Amino acid sequence: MSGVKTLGQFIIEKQADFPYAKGELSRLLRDLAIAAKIVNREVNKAGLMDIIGDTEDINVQGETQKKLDVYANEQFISALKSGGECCIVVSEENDDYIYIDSEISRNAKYIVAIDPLDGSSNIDVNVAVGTVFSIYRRKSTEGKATLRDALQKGTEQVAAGYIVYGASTMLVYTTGVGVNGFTLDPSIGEFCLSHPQMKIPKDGKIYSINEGNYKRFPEGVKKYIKYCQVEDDATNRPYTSRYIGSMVADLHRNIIKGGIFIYPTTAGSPRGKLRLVYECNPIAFIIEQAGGRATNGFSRILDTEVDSLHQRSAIFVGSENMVLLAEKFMSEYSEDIRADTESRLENLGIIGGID
Ligand SMILES: O=P(O)(O)OC[C@H]1O[C@](O)(COP(=O)(O)O)[C@@H](O)[C@@H]1O
Ligand SMILES: [Mg+2]
Ligand SMILES: [Mg+2]
Repeated sequence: MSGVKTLGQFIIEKQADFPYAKGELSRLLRDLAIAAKIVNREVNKAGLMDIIGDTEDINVQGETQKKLDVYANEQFISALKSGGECCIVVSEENDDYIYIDSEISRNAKYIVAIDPLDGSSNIDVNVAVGTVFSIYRRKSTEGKATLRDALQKGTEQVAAGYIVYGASTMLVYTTGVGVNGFTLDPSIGEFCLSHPQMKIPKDGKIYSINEGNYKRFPEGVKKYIKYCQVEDDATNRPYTSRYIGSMVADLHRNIIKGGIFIYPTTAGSPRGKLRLVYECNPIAFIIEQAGGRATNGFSRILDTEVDSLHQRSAIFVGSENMVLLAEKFMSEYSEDIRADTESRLENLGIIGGID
């Protein structure tokens, strides 16, 4: 096992890159890793535990909460509360933000936004699921941290990461200086550096989208899918379609192999399905740090104004050249869609908020 570098060792080592660091972010990342190990333990034996299936509760997204959604949410929130480095938690599973009003936390510097269990529809069928997290520094300097502190643009993130609970469990994160991946070694209970300086290939031949929604996709997306399916050796087509249905797992594959993941707007969801604050922004930060691209089909995800905790966004993310081409199709074919979407939102009196 010589030469193994654990996540803890790596974080401390990298802390030296930030001369003014006092270790708060390092400890916060440690707390997230601890919760990930606890969730991993339950995911691994889910079939044997009363952790499969639905609860009776519906979350703010209108989705039935899975037992593992709730369990993972509790584990991450309690690890953040006891760690003391975070004053606000925004979670997919909680309607409102959680202000941690404890002695050790109320003056903490950081805000954490989290999707505690990503890929919920795959929990009961033993397919890879994940966790996504995003970390911001609070902006307000006096009194209690506020909603404003939680509604920062993706460009303000100081760190972001995901955990994929798959054949092996990996934690992948960035603090804005590249992306590194760690594999959990259950025999020592440590995340160990296995994928240093991850880089997504500029090009790939995997496209990842739920084609079951084809009829409801914007014209630009339909055209791009057709482009991917054309027989043409010179351009390495047809591409391969891969869709796990857990965003984290689909993205992890694409970071390693190259590819594009698209969850666009659809006729029924004019703002898309995935959530900006704890899904799209952290993933966009990681992908950009790995040399890829992340947009909503028109503009950079990280520049998107954030005006509500559970705001949704379309996402086109992955290998730079593939996303650029998809955007080209979107701009060529989507003027009418955009005009239609915006006028329908105006009619519904919904500009900016969640739909
Ligand atoms: O079933 P669909 O509509 O293709 O949606 C799948 C997408 O929804 C998600 O499951 C949404 O995330 P949650 O499971 O965290 O709600 C993504 O992981 C996945 O990419
Ligand atoms: Mg999710
Ligand atoms: Mg989730």
